[in-house]
Amino acid sequence: MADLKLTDVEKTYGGTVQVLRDINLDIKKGELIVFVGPSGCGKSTLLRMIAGLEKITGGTLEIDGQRVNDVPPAQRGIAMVFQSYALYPHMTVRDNMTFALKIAKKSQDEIDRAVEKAAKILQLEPYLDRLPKALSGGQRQRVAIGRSIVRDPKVYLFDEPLSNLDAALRVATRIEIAQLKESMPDSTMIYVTHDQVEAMTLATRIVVLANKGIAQVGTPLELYERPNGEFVAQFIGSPAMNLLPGEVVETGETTVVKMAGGGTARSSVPTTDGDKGLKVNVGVRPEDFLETEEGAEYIYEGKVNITEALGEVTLLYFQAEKSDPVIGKLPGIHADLRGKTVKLGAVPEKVHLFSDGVSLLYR
Ligand SMILES: Nc1ncnc2c1ncn2[C@@H]1O[C@H](COP(=O)(O)OP(=O)(O)OP(=O)(O)O)[C@@H](O)[C@H]1O
Repeated sequence: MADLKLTDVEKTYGGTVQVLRDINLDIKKGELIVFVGPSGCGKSTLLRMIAGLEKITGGTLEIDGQRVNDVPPAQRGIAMVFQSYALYPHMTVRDNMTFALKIAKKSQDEIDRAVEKAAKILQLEPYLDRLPKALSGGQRQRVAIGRSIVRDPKVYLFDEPLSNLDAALRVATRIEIAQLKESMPDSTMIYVTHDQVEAMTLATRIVVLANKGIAQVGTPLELYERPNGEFVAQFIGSPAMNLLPGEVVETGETTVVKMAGGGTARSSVPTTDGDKGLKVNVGVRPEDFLETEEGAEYIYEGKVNITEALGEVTLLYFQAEKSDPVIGKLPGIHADLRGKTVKLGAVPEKVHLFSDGVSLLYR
């Protein structure tokens, strides 16, 4: 299994349309890297460049220290699993899985062993003689994954492999992929998804792509707890982090911010004397808001416009004049808060500070 290194990688279509630039990334053997980002940010393009299906127009891609920019896809030792399973409809599961090995003129013995191993990992043993049309969507996706496992690739690439599955099957197949990764701890995997939960649960590290480049790379919890700017702060986590304007009035280990809307925020993000008067956005995740007692200090005060009781939590949508609504997420059922004015606070450790879009932790 392999290390991957991308250095100053860029992609320009037709010589003029640049879609990616300055992509620098070190992927270690055994990692499961997830690419996330808004639609059109270049996730699939980057994956396809790694696979060799798309030309790299600048920079270098190395696999195990070897430059592979001009190496054809079949010789890169990479297997790609697509969202459309692309199985051959007239071939059995076994034949679908062994097709590439037959083309590569592997011995029957080798082919049998590879299929046996993949079928076992993916629990496909009962289905080996069936045609794809006699399988469920989740089983077909497992066959598509099996087809890559038998080739014993250096790197697995997954392009939204679960997006065609219904909600329950997505969860089940997500857990299978996590188990698959555990059963092959040395395999390197890169995974593109739109799904926050997939990214948070599967990734060893998440790469957030935006504005043609990498916004931040980190473990799921690093991105959740220490986003480097407002973009990542609002992209990771759902509903998105609230951003509320204010001005720094006290600096030090704890920073005190006077909120434009009237409250006071305390943050454990440290500041220095020079920061006094700094205009900031105070960031609080919906789940980090706490309802405050009457008379106590609060960060935000607003009238609850809509409540959504999800069972274990209630989402509170506050009226906001111009911006997106401020959202709170309180444990339990609080339908009674609709139409009421509520004051919310948060512990200083959960209060983020941004200036000009950048986290004060990363200045
Ligand atoms: N052949 C092409 N010529 C010109 N531009 C292209 C071409 N293929 C893709 N693009 C552009 O490159 C950008 C990145 O596309 P890509 O499919 O990689 O995005 P993505 O992040 O995977 O999007 P999504 O999340 O919607 O699947 C898009 O703006 C797209 O319009």
